Amino acid sequence: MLGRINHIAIAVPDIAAAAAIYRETLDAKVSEPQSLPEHGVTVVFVELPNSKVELVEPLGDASPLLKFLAKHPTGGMHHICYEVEDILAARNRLIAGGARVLGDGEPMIGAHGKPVLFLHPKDFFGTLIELEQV
Ligand SMILES: CC[C@@H](C(=O)O)C(=O)SCCNC(=O)CCNC(=O)[C@H](O)C(C)(C)COP(=O)(O)OP(=O)(O)OC[C@H]1O[C@@H](n2cnc3c(N)ncnc32)[C@H](O)[C@@H]1OP(=O)(O)O
Ligand SMILES: [Co+2]
Repeated sequence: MLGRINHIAIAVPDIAAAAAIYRETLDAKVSEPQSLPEHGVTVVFVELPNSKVELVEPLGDASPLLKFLAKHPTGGMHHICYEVEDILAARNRLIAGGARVLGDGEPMIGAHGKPVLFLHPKDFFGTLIELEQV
């Protein structure tokens, strides 16, 4: 089922400050901010030779990141995104296996314009998993 790691996401309270640290202190190539109101976040991507880091900041007062940042005010590892070839087949197999698919179970379009789904952290050792169809 699982392909490459598409990205590792870090929730941050201030995406401009986080992007500046990655650019200046880590000499990294960082994309421009992308606001995704339907996800309640603003993101930038740190380009790496073998994957990406997604720096993600809350957008709006219903953002799913607000409670996370209330618990981790300076930020923290938020989710890991695995690539899958067929997100609906993956979803159906996961549900059949008893895993909780978050939201209404239908894929949303993510930051890369591809369908994404999220799996409950409690079913995967305290790790929020995102699946992205590539
Ligand atoms: C840019 C678009 C897209 C992309 O293309 O890359 C994105 O990445 S969007 C990223 C933001 N979107 C999401 O995170 C959507 C999925 N998340 C959710 O549905 C919720 O955040 C959640 C995971 C269901 C948590 O909901 P919440 O309301 O925060 O409930 P709790 O605070 O009660 O959490 C329940 C339980 O889970 C623990 N938790 C919460 N978030 C995480 C996390 N990121 N990693 C690990 N564990 C997490 C939380 O601590 C609670 O545990 P207990 O306290 O032990 O009960
Ligand atoms: Co993500």
